[in-house]
Amino acid sequence: MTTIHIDRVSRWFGNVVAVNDITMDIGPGVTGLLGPNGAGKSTLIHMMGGFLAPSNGSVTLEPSPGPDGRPVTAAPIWRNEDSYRHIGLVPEREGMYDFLTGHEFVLANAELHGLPDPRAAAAEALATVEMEYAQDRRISTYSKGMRQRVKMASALVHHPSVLLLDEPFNGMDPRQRMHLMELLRKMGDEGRTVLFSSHILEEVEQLASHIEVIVAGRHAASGDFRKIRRLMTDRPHRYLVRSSDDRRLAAALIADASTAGIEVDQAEGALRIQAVDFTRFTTLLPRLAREHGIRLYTVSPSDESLESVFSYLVAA
Ligand SMILES: Nc1ncnc2c1ncn2[C@@H]1O[C@H](COP(=O)(O)OP(=O)(O)OP(=O)(O)O)[C@@H](O)[C@H]1O
Repeated sequence: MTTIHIDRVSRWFGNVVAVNDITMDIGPGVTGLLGPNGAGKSTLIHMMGGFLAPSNGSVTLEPSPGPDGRPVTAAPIWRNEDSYRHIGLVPEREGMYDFLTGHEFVLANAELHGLPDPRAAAAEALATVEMEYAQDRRISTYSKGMRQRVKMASALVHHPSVLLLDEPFNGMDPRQRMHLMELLRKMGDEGRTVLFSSHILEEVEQLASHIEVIVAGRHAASGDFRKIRRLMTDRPHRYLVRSSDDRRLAAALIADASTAGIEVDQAEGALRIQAVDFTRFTTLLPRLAREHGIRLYTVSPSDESLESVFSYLVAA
């Protein structure tokens, strides 16, 4: 059982602050690192994997207590050869040694780790990701999903207790996605520390027992998917509504506490409504329209972009 401690970590590249003062612990089980594009997920994962040094703060790895039960002190990951034995990293980038076969690629990593029987380890890892059938083909002939699985085999070859995956489901077909989900779930159940990044809430919900949200380099929220969902649905929602009598509808809506503000948009010929109680508002609107004999022509959310949902979480 291994835990990664991220303590007040920042990383900047010139003027760009990619990760800004983040503190979190990643323990055993499956954790989802959720955030929009450019949030700093890759940068954080590279620091956890020992590929990148933090500009500030520390990233340390705390392995489980030894057989004698004595706690082991957490050690920094950066430039600590010992920590690499515990970590497997599946990067997002596609650049691989395309002229190698899948088998050669995984074997090379087994040899780099100095494993006693690299061939057996490579064969086992390739079997885990169901890639034996194509292991002797060059990587240049692989599909995106196959490349992903070979990267995964290479990261698993030394049986790490921590597995870090950067956007692992990108480019996978539904079957490959299901297979990878099963595999990661199994590893989490075995007590390994599995962290994967994604910008898709549904993907994270399906798999992660714990979610960490980062936005614009900052830690925005953490909890199980129910908590993250609640935070997202409880935020103020904006709607664009067109009806047969906008002004009368506006007057009826504003009398209810679930409506925080209404603007009559003359140019659009519509109402712009800000609702604070999402559940109540969505039942109130059709009821009021019915009671007042008003017909609803359009009801559409106007701020459902992922960016706006995430920005709300940061501001909260
Ligand atoms: N090597 C680098 N040099 C300069 N800027 C960088 C570098 N790496 C990352 N950045 C910047 O840091 C910010 C965070 O990038 P990062 O790739 O970590 O985000 P991300 O959440 O993984 O996004 P994506 O899903 O799009 O990869 C971005 O503004 C990015 O342009």
